Amino acid sequence: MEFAAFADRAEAIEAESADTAITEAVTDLFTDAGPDLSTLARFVQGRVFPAYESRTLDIGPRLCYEAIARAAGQNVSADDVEQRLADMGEIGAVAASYDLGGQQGLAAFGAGGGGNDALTVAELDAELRELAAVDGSGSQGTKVDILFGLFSRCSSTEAGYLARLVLSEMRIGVGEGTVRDAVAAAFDVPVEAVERAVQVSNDYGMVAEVARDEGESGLATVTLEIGRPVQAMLAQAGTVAGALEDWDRAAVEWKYDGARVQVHFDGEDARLFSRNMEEVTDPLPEVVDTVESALDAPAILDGEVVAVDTDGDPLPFQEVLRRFRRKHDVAAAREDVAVRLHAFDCLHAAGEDLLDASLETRHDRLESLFPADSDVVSQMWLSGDSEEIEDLEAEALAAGQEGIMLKDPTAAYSPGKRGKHWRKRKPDVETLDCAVTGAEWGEGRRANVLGSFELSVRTDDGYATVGNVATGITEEELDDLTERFEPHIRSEDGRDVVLDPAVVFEVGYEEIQASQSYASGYALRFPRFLSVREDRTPDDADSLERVERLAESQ
Ligand SMILES: Nc1ncnc2c1ncn2[C@@H]1O[C@H](COP(=O)(O)OP(=O)(O)OP(=O)(O)O)[C@@H](O)[C@H]1O
Repeated sequence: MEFAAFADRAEAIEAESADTAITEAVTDLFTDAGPDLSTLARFVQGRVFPAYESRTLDIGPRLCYEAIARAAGQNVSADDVEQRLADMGEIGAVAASYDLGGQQGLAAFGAGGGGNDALTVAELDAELRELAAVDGSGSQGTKVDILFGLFSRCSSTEAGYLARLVLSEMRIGVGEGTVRDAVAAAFDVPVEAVERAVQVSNDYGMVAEVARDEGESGLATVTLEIGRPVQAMLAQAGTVAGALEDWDRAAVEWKYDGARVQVHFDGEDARLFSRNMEEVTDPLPEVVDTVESALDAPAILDGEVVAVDTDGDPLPFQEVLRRFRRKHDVAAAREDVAVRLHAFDCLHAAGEDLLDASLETRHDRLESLFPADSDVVSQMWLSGDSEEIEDLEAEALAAGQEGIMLKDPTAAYSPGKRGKHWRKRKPDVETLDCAVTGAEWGEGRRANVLGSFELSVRTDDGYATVGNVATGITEEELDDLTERFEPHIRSEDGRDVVLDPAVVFEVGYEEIQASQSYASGYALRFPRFLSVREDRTPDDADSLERVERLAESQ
């Protein structure tokens, strides 16, 4: 296909606003694509390379302005192009606004073998790949030369889409969903089959070709490939209560404060990829060593790399990112900040793709890959007990981690999805300062110690209860608090104690719910004691109004 034909199709697609019309136009493009199908499936999304490749053209805007300026003629400078961009607001429109000479441009320049040298999609793709491969000193100049050669052969419509393509600003309204639906429609295969093949391969171009040439059965044979990174499965924010409502048991793991890494081991060598699929093998030699010395069969693992200090305690995640970006003097960087891998998932083991297996199965496989005494595999607890999960969260926070992950143990691995099967629970951003207006004596051995405290917020004429807190207080703290509250006991009835408001607790919680159980009309779900606000009196406690606002904003 000539690039001019693609540019016309892109223009027509861009002019459509209805999703169905856009999908139909892309479907037609794919049906007519012939040998250019895989390239067009990428171009239409503004991509030159498949999504799994971190390779880029590495063309900055300035370089593109220079190429356009040169193609536009002697009187135009890169500054002029930039100025026009400031006026027009979009590089495609700017490139299209110059007379770049179209096909005659290059002929006049003496190249291209004559006046009828239409740029084809295949040729453009090949030239852009060549451009991406240019390296070393003088590479910027060579890139401008190649790009200038391409612009010189463009009509104004072509120039607009070329500029948008090379600067990754295609934006004609075609996203991954459109391409998926169009591939399915063009080659009469189920959308789900296309989706699955894309999930494992991360390559729309290849999937489109397989759909066309081999149909549904061909798509089913697309598998994970060692060395071709998969999009990471992502998490939503969630609560313990919500997870236990949806699943019988939750798989609980520490949420490590580091950076995501995907490990690809081919049986001999390990390669590492970051969350955006960039290769980070060289900057992380100790992770490579860990994997290569432990594994003996091909595998794809998902995990988090954390930076640790000399005691093995975690350092802020910025330290890991610094290691990820380090290209030179890795050995020196390694001495400053060590990194460790916590592997938490296994996508492939010894020839078997595990994406469709349950998390529980995948985690078992993961554990079986490493020696029993290895601490690489992140521990996973299965629990249906909210208190047990809260204790795990407290342990994770005490160990300097970010919180916990709650995962559906029965769920498959869904690449690129931010679904409900993985939920992250970080410590509460909001806390409440509550006046303590009551308490309860403990039982048995702790009958003389207060064990639970009634929390209240301020109202116009006093205080209204919002819950009781017992979690998060150590026995030692309870002894101190009992001593502190005794002078404020107003009355007692069995184990129940009414306190004059004198002390303010800072508490965390998962959620505020409307509730008839408490005088405020609200209840804190899973309240946790954080500290005594020594700097506040009950008059400074949070108000019912704030609770109402927080409840609304959840
Ligand atoms: N045990 C774990 N399981 C899964 N992800 C984990 C785990 N420990 C740490 N993580 C990190 O937590 C992230 C989960 O949250 P999410 O999918 O929303 O990613 P994110 O957008 O990078 O969010 P965040 O900024 O909260 O890390 C993962 O991407 C991963 O980097």
